[in-house]
Amino acid sequence: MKHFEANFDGLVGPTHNYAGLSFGNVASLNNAALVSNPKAAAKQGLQKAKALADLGMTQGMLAPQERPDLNTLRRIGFSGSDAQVLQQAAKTAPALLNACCSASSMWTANAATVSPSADTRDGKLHFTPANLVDKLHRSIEPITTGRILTATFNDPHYFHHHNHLPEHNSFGDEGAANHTRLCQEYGHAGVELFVYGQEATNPNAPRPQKYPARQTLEASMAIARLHQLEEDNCVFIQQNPDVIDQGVFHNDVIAVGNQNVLFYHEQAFLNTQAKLDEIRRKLDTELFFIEVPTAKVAINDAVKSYLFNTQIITLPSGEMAIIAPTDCQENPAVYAYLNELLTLNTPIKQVLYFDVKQSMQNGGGPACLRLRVAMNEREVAAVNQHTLLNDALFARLNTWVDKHYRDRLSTQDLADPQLVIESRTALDELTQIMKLGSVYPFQR
Ligand SMILES: NCCC[C@H](NC(=O)CCC(=O)O)C(=O)O
Repeated sequence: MKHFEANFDGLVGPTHNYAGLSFGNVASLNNAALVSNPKAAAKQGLQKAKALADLGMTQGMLAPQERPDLNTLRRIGFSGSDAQVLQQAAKTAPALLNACCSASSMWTANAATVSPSADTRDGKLHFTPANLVDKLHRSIEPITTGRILTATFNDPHYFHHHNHLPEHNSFGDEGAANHTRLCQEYGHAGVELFVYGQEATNPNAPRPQKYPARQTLEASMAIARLHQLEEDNCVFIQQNPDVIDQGVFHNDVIAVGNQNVLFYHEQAFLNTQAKLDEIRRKLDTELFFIEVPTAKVAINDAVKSYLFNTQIITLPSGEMAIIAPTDCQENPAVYAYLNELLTLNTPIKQVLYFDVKQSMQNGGGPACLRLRVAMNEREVAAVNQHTLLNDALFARLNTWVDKHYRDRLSTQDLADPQLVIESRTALDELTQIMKLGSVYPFQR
């Protein structure tokens, strides 16, 4: 049977904006209050996804969330009509209104952790939505994320959906952004790497001093248990707390893996050599550990360019390609490194650059925009086919974006009651295009 790694990209929602909501994420803070372009953001994401589909990759799309999140605003005491709720929140608690308006579900690397059926004891594909408790604006995502994932991977014979972990800092979970899988072939059992920022229940363990560590070891271990993984197929690695303090808020800002390749920065992890040895012991295949030294790429350049927030994909030819943001071309040290990488004897043979600047300005690169789901052909056939990107869906979604999205949005605009109507009209139509059923609070 054939096996693939599919990418499910988050469709950017109609409220994409720059509110500076993510302490510890340098781009989000630096670009706070910039005027965004939701239409361009959605189209940049669609272009990138379509390019992968055109390369022969299996590519899906995940629907965005309902924002402004009026349910949450009402839950915290704002009342009256929708317009009154927005008006009161804008006047008395603008930061809370901003948190309820983010299009942050577009970064589907944080939607969930996924374990392919080749790794799990029951032979099903497992999904656990991330609770994202570290950030208020993201902590309101997991319930709807679970509904969207269930509507997308909608056959219980193949797909096992879990609830998100308990909503407490001890279980801070940011999904696949802190999870990589190494394997020989996608359909063979692999080693799942869980990278965590801190041990919540051990006060003596190392942790960052300045910025939050969003993922805990306790959360990663809970996911491994839920997903029925064997101990021999898991490696738990601590992220270097010093790089978290330099803006590396997720592991996918400093490392990325694909099949037998792990591409990472010299300073990415703690106890690097011991952990690489553990991977070698647990995965009996030729492995390429591509370590980028600080002397060639400083942490600051990695964070600015998102060199590691790239996708490494295996093309149908068997060669690997890197999908990078154009920001990597604009950074001389990073561009030089990527050109050099192609001359090294690794499976990576080409680099393709994409403009995803609307997302980058909020700290989300190509890898943040996608959730990886390794599947066999039967599982691909069991996916809701209306979520898989082909020429027809691409054309339809572009027309849909043109019809419903604004090309300018400031944080002041978030209190505009018209934005609620626009967003709901768009999403209602989208659930019909993608045959998702009633996944949004306003539809239930
Ligand atoms: N994987 C990339 C995630 C980026 C995301 N940024 C944000 O939510 C920024 C939103 C804002 O500032 O408006 C985050 O930090 O979780």
